[in-house]
Amino acid sequence: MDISIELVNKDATRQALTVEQWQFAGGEQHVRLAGFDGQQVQSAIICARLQSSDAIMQLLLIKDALDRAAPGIQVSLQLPYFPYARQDRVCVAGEAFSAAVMTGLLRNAGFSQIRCWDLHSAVSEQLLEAEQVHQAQLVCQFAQLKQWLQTHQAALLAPDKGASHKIAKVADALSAAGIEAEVFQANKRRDPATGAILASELNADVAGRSLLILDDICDGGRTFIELARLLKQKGAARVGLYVTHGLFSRGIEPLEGLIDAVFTTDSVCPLHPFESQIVELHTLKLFE
Ligand SMILES: O=P(O)(O)OC[C@H]1O[C@H](OP(=O)(O)OP(=O)(O)O)[C@H](O)[C@@H]1O
Repeated sequence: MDISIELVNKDATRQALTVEQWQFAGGEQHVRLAGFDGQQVQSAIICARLQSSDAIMQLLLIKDALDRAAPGIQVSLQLPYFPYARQDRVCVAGEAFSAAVMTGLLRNAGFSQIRCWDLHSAVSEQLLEAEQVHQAQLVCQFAQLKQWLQTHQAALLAPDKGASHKIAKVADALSAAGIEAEVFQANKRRDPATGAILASELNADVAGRSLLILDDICDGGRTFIELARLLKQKGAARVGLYVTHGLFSRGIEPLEGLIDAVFTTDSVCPLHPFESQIVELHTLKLFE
């Protein structure tokens, strides 16, 4: 289970809480707090990597079990990856506003505090009212990434307008750390009816340059494959990719030959198990 719990006792000592978890034959989730003495406990910190609907349900059940066993307990939630954040608007009539549904579930659960990393957009930021570790803070902690930027004198590249305001902050934070990087912005052209990506566009001369694309999430990778292909066509010497949340739902192979180095964090997975002879992969480990 990708959920861990630390208890803070009334005497200020801390301990890990074991949760027994299983699934009923019909698929429903079950949790039980093992050897939990609610009398001794003041607060709890839950760390959750939520990628599946089962994990979301487990988290809600654990919160309920804590509240019942220790009425009044303060439970804070470390939630590096906020699921469903990308569905932050109704693009086509008839769709759900999934980020609002997810936010409603978490807010109703009554956590005393929620802390996320690099939220997808201002919509989830406003709905969730969570504390946030911003992309610029994460990038500035990433020694291998900073070294790559310096070694190759790379520029930063936003894949779309949505990513560009974050990247301006990354550039400022890097500059404060003594690393100067130029910033470029590309555009994602989408099919207005389906939202599917048709092409990436970039109005800049990048021949011979090294570029680091930065974004919050890599899922199937389409955004970055299209953009990296365009960069290589325009004569870029080297392309790196930083994403805070490395879902990599199609693995890392589709990036081979287009992206030279990938930088990500452990927000959704402790260490990405992908084998690649071609793509360098660096993971910033912060979660454990
Ligand atoms: O790896 P991929 O499958 O290409 O997905 C990754 C992209 O998806 C998200 O944005 P999204 O496309 O949801 O667009 P938005 O910025 O318009 O919300 C994310 O910010 C990446 O840009």
